[in-house]
Amino acid sequence: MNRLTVRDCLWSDVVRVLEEERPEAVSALSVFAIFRESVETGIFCGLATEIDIIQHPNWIFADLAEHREYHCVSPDISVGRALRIMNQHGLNVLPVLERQSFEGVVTQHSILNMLLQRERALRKKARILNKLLADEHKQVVSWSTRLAKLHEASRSLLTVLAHTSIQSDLLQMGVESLSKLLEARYGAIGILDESGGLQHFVFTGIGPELAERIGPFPQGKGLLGLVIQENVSLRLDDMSTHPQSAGFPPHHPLMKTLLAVPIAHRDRVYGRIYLSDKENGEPFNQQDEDLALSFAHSLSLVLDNAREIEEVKLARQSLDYMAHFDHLTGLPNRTLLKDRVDQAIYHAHRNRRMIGVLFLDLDNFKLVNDTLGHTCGDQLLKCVARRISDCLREGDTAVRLGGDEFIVLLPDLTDTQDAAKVASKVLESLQPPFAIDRHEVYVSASIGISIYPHNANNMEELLSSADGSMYYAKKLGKNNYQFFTPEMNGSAQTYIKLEKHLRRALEQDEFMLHYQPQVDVKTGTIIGMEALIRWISPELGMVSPADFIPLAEDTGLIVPIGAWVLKTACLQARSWQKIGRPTRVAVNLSSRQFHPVQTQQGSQHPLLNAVLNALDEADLSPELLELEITESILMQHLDSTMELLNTLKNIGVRLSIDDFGTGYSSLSYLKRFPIDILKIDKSFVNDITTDPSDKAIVAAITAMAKQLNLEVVAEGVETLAQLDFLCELQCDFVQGYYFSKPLSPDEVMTVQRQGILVG
Ligand SMILES: Nc1nc2c(ncn2[C@@H]2O[C@@H]3COP(=O)(O)O[C@H]4[C@@H](O)[C@H](n5cnc6c(=O)[nH]c(N)nc65)O[C@@H]4COP(=O)(O)O[C@H]3[C@H]2O)c(=O)[nH]1
Repeated sequence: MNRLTVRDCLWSDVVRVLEEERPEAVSALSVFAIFRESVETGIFCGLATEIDIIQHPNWIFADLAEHREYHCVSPDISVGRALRIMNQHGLNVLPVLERQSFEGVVTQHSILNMLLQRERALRKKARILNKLLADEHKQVVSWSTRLAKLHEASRSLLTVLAHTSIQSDLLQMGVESLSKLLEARYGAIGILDESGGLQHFVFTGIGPELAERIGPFPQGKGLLGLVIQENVSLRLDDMSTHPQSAGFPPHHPLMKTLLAVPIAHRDRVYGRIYLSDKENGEPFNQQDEDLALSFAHSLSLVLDNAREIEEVKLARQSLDYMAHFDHLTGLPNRTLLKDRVDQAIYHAHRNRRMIGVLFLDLDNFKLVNDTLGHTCGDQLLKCVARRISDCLREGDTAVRLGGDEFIVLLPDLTDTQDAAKVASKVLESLQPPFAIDRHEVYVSASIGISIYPHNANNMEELLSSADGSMYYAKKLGKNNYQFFTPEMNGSAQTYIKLEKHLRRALEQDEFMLHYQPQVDVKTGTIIGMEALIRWISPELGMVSPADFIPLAEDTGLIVPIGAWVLKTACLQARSWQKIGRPTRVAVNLSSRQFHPVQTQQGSQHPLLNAVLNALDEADLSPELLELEITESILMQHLDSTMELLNTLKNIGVRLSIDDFGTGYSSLSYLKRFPIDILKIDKSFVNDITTDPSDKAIVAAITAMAKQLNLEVVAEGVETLAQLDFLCELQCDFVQGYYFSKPLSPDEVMTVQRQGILVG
C-alpha cells in the first residue's frame, strides 16, 4: 500500500463562497472556501468554519478570511506532516493548494477518517494475507509430512533390502507405501525380467484371487507399455476416453484416473508403477506425479542395488559351488571331501569310532571313452555317480576326484566289514548295463578300502592307502574290492613307481626286442620269430612285460610302445632279409592298439597307419610280418574288427590268434575271419603229457585247423615228451624253451647261421 498523502484525505464537505457573501446556516462540519470574483476560477482568499461564523455572526466572508491565520499545504505532503502543521498552529483545517490553485481542504477529521479507512483496509488485507499464509503454511506442512513419509518409505525399502533378498516383499511394501501416500485405490508394480518381459507383479487394493484372474499384463502394449518403452510418466483424468487404455487386462477393476511412472535409473528401465483412482475422486496432479517419480527413483536405486547384491550373491554361490562340487556329476569334489574327512576324523576320534574310505576306479572306462567318445564317457560317469550315491546312507559322501576315480566316505563305522558291505553293494549296482546313447555299456570297478584309525590318521594318508589297495584290486583281476594292508602299500608304490619310469622309457631308449624262434618240427628249420619286448630300466633293472604291458595298456602308453615294436621288428626282419635269411617276424598287438583311441572320422585306423609306416620305413615285404591278436580282441566290436583284419590281410600281412583255447574258443568265428595261424596256448602244452583233456583239446584244435587250412603253432614247448605228443597230434610248428628262449638280435644271428635248431 502507498504512503498516505494529503490528496488522499481531502474533505468532501467544502462549500465554495465569494468574499462579499454573508454566511448562511450550513452543516456543522462544513468548511467554507472563500474566493474573490468567482467561486470556480477566482482567487482563493481563505477558509472559514462553522465556529468562525458563530463567533462573528455579522461578518462577511472577506472579514472571516482576513481574521483567520493563513496556512496552506501541498496535496503531496504526508498526512503526518499536515497534522504536525495543524498541531503547531492550533488549526483543525488547512487549505490544499497546488501551484496557487485550490484543490480542496484537509481536516483533522478527514485525515482521521482516511486513517481509519486505511486501517480497515490494511486489517482486511492482513486477514487475507494471514489466511494465505496459513494456507501456505498448511501446504508446506503437508508437503513436509509427505516428504517425511516418502523418506520413511524409502528408508523402509532400504531396511527391507538389508534384511531380505526376496524382491517381491520389497516391491509389495513399496507399492503399498506409495498408494497410501497418494491415497490411490489401486496400485501395482511390474518389473521387467532379463528378456524384457514384464514379470513379478505386486498389487495393492486388489486381492490375491483377483490378481490371479487379472494375470500378466500384455507385454509392451497399451499405456503401461508406453511408460516403459518411452521412459515417461503418464497422467490421465479419464481413462475411458483414452484409446490405449485397452492395454489393461479385461479383469482389471474399472478405473477412471491413472498415474503411471517408470522405475528407471540411469536410463535403465526396471519396470513401472501405476496408481489409479484417488480416494477423494480427484485426478492425480503434478505433485502426485513428482512424488511417485521420486518414489520410483528410490525404488530403482533399491532394485539396482538389490540386483547388484543378487548378482554378487549368485556369483559367490556359483564360485562356492565350483570350488566344492564336481561340475559334471554334481558330487562333492576333493576340497569338500577334505572338510568332510576332517570333520569325520574329529567326531570319530571323540566317539572312538572308525571311518571308511573307498577309492573306486572304473575298470574299462578308458575303452568306453575311446570307442564311444567323450560325450558318452561323460554320460557314463554321471550315471555311475548316481548309482554309487544310491548305495549310500544319509551322512555318507560320494566324491568324484576326477577322471573315472570316485571316493566314498563312510564317516561312522562300527565294523570294518560295513565298509566291505558298501563296496560290494556298489560293485553290484554297477553290474546292470548302462544305456548310453543307444549303446548298452558295461563297466565294473576296482575298489580299495582304507580305515581310520587303523590305516591312516589324515585324509592324504587315507586316500593314498585306499588308492594302493585299489591298485591291488586291479591287479587281482579288477571288479573287486580290497582292504589296505602294508604289503599292498608296497605293491601300490611299486606300481606307481613303474608308471613314472615307464612314461620316460620310450624316449630314453630303454626298450629292446628279443626274438623267440618258431620251429618246423619235421625239419628243425626256423619258420619265424616272435618279437617279445624287453625293458631294461636303469632304476628298476629288467622289468618283465607281464608286469609293464598291463600298465602300458591302462595308461594308453601301449600305443606309442606298440608302434615302436612294429617299427623295430620290421627293421629287424628287413635286416635278416638283406643278409639272405628272410624270416617272418610275429608282433603282439594289444587290445588298446586294435580298438583305437578315438579315430577321427575319415582318417586311417592308427594301427593300420603304424603297420604301413613300419613296413614302409623298413621296406619290408608284408608277408614277412605276422600280427598276433588274442581271442578277446577278436570278439570285441566284431564288425569293425572284421573290417580291419580284412584290410590288413589285403595288405599281405599274416594274422595269427595268440593264446588260442583260453578265451571263447569259438571255432565258428575262425571261418569268418581271415586268419592264417593258430597258436595253442602254453597252458595246454604244459600238461599235454599228463592231462588227457588237454591232449584232447590240442588234438581237436590241430584237426580243426587242418580242416580250415590254418597253420598251428604250439607255444611253451619245454620238453621232448611234449614235443613228441605234439608230433603225434600232427602239430607241425612249435615254439618254446625246448628249442630256444627269446634271443637278443645278436644271438639270433648266431642261431640263424646254424640254419636249424635242435632241441
Ligand atoms: N614258461 C615258458 N614260457 C615261455 C616258453 N616259451 C616262451 N615263453 C614265454 O611266453 C611268452 C609268450 O608270449 P605271449 O604269450 O605273447 O605273452 C607275452 C605278451 O602277451 C606280452 N608281450 C611281450 N612282448 C609284447 C609286445 O611287444 N607287445 C605286446 N602287446 N605284448 C607283449 O607279454 C607276455 C609275456 O612275454 P614274455 O615275458 O616275453 O613271455 C613270453 C615268452 O618268453 C616256455 O617254453 N615256457
